[in-house]
Amino acid sequence: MDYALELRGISKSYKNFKLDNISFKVPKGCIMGFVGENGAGKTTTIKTILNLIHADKGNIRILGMDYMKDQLAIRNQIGVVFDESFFHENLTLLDISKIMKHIYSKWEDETFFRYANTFKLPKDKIVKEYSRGMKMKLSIAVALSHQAKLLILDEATSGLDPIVRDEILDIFLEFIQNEEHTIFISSHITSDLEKVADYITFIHEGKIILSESKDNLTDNYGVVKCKKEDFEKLDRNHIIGIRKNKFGYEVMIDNKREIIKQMNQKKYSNEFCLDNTTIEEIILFKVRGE
Ligand SMILES: Nc1ncnc2c1ncn2[C@@H]1O[C@H](COP(=O)(O)OP(=O)(O)OP(=O)(O)O)[C@@H](O)[C@H]1O
Repeated sequence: MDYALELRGISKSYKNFKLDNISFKVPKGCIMGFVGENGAGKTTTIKTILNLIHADKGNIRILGMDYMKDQLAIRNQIGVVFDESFFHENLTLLDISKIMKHIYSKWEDETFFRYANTFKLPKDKIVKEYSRGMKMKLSIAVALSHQAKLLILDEATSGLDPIVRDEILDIFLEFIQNEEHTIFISSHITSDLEKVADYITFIHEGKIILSESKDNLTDNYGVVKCKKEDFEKLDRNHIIGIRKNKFGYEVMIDNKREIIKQMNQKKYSNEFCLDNTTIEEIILFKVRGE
């Protein structure tokens, strides 16, 4: 398989935080959602990928290249969006397009103004007069207008209303119709990622807890609700997390097909039930389940 992004054994220590031996791969042609709670290490990971901070250990390949050797080629081929705007407050769309022409070798005015039009960005206003959502859309328009192959977005949809978020997610889906295109997007909003991501990587306290295809997660993970005697029959190796309540046990398992087979073979009592789950629930069980 071809990978757009590969992180191997990345570590970075701050006084009260450590990015701890992070490894994962983003296959070409897909969207990977990067999820984690506040302070989990998402931005630190992304800044390390972009060479904005230096890892203490490990190595990173972007589109098969190494930042140390191919900095310019990488810069030209990735589009980056952070959750805050980096454009000077007094610039208009026209000023920005003139500047970008000098920064990116494959800058496309036509694409930029087409996105600006789609996003209803005003031509006559300066960035200072933009709302937060407009600034975010401006960053996304720039990221999409220089033939980037890889988009890296840090909380790019978080401050936006549901309608605008949906509009942007559709644009991301359109972008990856080209199989050379890849998106790596961090977000708190797991429902957004549920909608568009092909892979989910979950970071918790600086460590990667899970990095899997979304299909794998939805096919294999489920929540069992049962009493103690049925709980005792579950395979411990496939229990991800447990919650006890006054009715019995809620158990996140990762062997859904096996459980369905066992249910058909009447291994469990009538009170035993198995529900589908969401990415958010998997994460909550991993972090907060017993
Ligand atoms: N320059 C720095 N010096 C010291 N500590 C830092 C620095 N940058 C980040 N940290 C710490 O590293 C940890 C991870 O921060 P990071 O911004 O990567 O988290 P995050 O997952 O992006 O969080 P959020 O979702 O809130 O943006 C935090 O505890 C933060 O305080």
